[in-house]
Amino acid sequence: MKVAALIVAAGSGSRMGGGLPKQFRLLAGRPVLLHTVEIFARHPDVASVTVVHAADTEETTRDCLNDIENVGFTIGGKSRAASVALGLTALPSGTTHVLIHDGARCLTCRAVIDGVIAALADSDAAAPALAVTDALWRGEDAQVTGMQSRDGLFRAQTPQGFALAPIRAAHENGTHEAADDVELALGHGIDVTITQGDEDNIKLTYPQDFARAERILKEREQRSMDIRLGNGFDVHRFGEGNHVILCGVEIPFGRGLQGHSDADVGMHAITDAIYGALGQGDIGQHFPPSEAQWKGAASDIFLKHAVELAQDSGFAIGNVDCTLICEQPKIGPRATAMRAKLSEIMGLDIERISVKATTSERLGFTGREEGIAALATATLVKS
Ligand SMILES: Nc1ccn([C@@H]2O[C@H](COP(=O)(O)OP(=O)(O)OP(=O)(O)O)[C@@H](O)[C@H]2O)c(=O)n1
Ligand SMILES: C[C@](O)(CO)[C@H](O)COP(=O)(O)O
Repeated sequence: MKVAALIVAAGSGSRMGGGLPKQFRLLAGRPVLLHTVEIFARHPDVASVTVVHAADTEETTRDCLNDIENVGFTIGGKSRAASVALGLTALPSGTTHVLIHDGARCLTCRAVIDGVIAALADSDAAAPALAVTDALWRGEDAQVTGMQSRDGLFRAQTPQGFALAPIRAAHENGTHEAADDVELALGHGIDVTITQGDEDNIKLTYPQDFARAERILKEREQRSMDIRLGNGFDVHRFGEGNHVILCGVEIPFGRGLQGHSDADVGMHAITDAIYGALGQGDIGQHFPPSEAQWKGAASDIFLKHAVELAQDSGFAIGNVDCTLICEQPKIGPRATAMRAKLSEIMGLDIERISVKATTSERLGFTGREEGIAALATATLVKS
């Protein structure tokens, strides 16, 4: 499937009023059309973006999309349907499917687009909508004149997705007065699957819609600023042995660290920092020492589990920082190898991983070389 996005932005915004067409006005400091196009340009399954503009707004359209690479441009027509029909003839060759979207719907989201693309695997047409939930009246002269059943009624949104050949044929044979592309598809005998719409996927139509859109963007920004911080601390005592394992790296040493698992004190502290940031307890809770199966276990099992839990909860790991506290062995020469090992286990860029060490100036149990302590910090960012 090679999916193209076709963004129609050739309207004059007569209901919005006030001069500059709505798609070029600023929303949160950036042109509406830029918000819209960015969503599709960043979508990994969208191979190309083509924007349909009015004959006299080509320069304005190109200017406001200056920062986005590989956008195609073409001239639209007198109605929305005419603009779509012209746009459909300007898509890159090889396109098999098209998502037709209003330039004025600048708040659509990944989930809505994903829903349409997924439905296109089994259907020639799919479009998002929301069921009507309010009671519906008929009215005249500010008087209610009757009721209208809301059963089976939906509010149509975009992007509306189609296999390219059938929707092209529908446009070639259809009317330029159609409200949307679903209407044309139905008229051409194409079955259309309804996918999940989104309340925030509004079309800027009237002046008050701008204030609503600003509120939605602000809420999204606040949600995306969800950053969590966690810490972890662990200690293991020295016992018999000929090596220690620290942050996944085996270091030959005159003694070993004792523990139920492989006693990797650094990796345990990092794992607990991630659990802590998630508010999900600690290693002991997820891998009880009372369970024989974890005896001698390599600690990367614990770390991988914490990383997966973070991902499943919608968080990406921002960075981790681990400090090992010991007189010996010397950590400095092995810190890069430890970071590389952690990077491999966590699937995290090495630049986001820090391992460092300190002595405790020969004070306390670490100073007396009775064991090694580690503390760690992790940040998680809502993704
Ligand atoms: N000849 C047209 C008319 C509309 N559109 C686009 O179709 C989308 C949905 O249309 P609508 O909200 O009706 O936009 P306008 O036609 O600009 O608004 P109005 O009807 O208030 O004039 C908009 O992104 C608009 O730019 C288009 O590409 N070509
Ligand atoms: C395509 C559309 O956005 C679906 O809801 C809508 O029909 C276009 O809006 P218009 O105001 O009718 O041009």
